[in-house]
Parts: sequence; C-alpha cells; structure tokens
Amino acid sequence: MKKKLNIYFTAGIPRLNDTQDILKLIQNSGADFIEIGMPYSDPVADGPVIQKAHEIALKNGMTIAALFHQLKEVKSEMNIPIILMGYINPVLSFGFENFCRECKDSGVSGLIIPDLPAVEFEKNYRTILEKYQQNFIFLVTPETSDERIKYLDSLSSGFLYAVSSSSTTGNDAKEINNEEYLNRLANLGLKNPVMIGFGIKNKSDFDKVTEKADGGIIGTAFVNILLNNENWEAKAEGFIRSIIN
Ligand SMILES: O=P(O)(O)OC[C@@H](O)[C@@H](O)c1c[nH]c2ccccc12
Repeated sequence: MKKKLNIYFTAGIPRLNDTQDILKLIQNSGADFIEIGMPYSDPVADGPVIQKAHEIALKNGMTIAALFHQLKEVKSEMNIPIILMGYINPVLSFGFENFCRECKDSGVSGLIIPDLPAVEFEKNYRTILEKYQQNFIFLVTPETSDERIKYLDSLSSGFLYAVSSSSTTGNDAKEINNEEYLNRLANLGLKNPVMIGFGIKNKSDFDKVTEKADGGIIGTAFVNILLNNENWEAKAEGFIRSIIN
C-alpha cells in the first residue's frame, strides 16, 4: 500500500501571509496530511531550524487567532486533513474549549500537543476534543515500553506519531533506521496507522523508515526550503513530489 506523507511547517513563515499558499502547494503536490506548527517562544522539542522558524513567525506577528482566520479563508479549497501541532501553554491561554471550537470551524481535524500528559488528556480534555470532532495524536519513542505504546495508541485517534529517535526535530538521518523499534511497532497490533517522524530528509530516508509503517512526517527539510529560498514555491513542490514518486 502507498505510504502516507505528512508535511510539517510552522505557520507564519517565511512571511505572515504565506500560510494559505503553502497549504495549497502541499495539497497540490500530492501530500496526504498537513501538520501546521503554532509558533511559540520556547519550542523545547525542536531543533535549531524549527526553532528559527518559530522565532521568525513570531516576529512576523503570527498568532493563534491570525492562523484560525487564515484557515477559515482557505477552508473550502482544502480536502486533505490539517492537524495543528503546538505546545500546551498558548492553547490554554487561548482557552481549550474555545480553541477546539475554532479548530472545528477552521476545518482542522486533529491536534498534536506533545507536552499534554495522557492522564490530563483523559481527565480534562478528551470529552471536549470529542465534542468538536478533533482527533488527538500521541507521540511514542524508542524508549516507550510496549505496554505504554498500546495505552497511548488506545487514547489516540487519526494516527500514532512514532518519533524515530528521542532527540529533537531535525536530527540526523542515520539515527532513524532503528530496526528493532520499527519491528516492535509493526507487531504490536495497534489500532491506529503509525506515522514515523524526526530526521526524514529525502526519499531514501522516507522509504526506509516507512517500510513497516503507514507513513512518514517531514518537518525540518521542508522548513529549510521555505526559509532559505527567495522563490520557494518550485523547490517546495519539487521536494514533495520527489518523496512521493
Ligand atoms: O523536523 P523533522 O526531523 O522532519 O521531524 C518532524 C517534525 O518537525 C514535526 O512533526 C514537529 C515539529 N515540531 C515538533 C515538536 C514535537 C514533535 C514533532 C514536531
């Protein structure tokens, strides 16, 4: 079966109002999902490239409210799932229920919030997410036990995010081919599709890590194109197509 490609970028780069063009470009280039990062001043799980993207996006004036506004305007043109990814603090400042309502109204179908603990999710947030039909995706790493992977899979919907190694985003591709871990994930009988992320930079990485998984997530390599090319459109599209073909 064809592997799913999920492309990540931070909202508000390279310029504040590029979001809609980037979304359409990702969709038109043939990706299956889009993960939009909400800029935050302290993105602890991110490596230098995505940290830089957050910094530029904040300087450009990107906010959660501005992002929802942009998403609502482009909603009728989008038909692949959009997932918002971010840290819990700004979401709580916005108001969790308010945030979920805006997600639904903006055509967002799920959330990834790596610093929201599973117990908190079960206790306070799951019902609200369900009310606004939002999937919630948990992350697992090579250090996560089988038992905990099964538990996080049971709480997740949409897909399960399997971090290829437990460092930050944009790590080196040579760390990502962890056979033991990829086999383990494939043999646990999980209910969700498994998407592998962290360190995928090109087609050969993508093909290797998705051999036994349902798909892969690419962030840093794509963000690099947006940040380092005055005319990023053709390069960005060419990059996505090179992964799929
Ligand atoms: O950048 P990479 O190595 O291609 O990995 C994907 C990743 O960027 C994206 O999913 C992501 C961006 N920020 C994150 C923070 C935590 C977990 C995941 C992410």
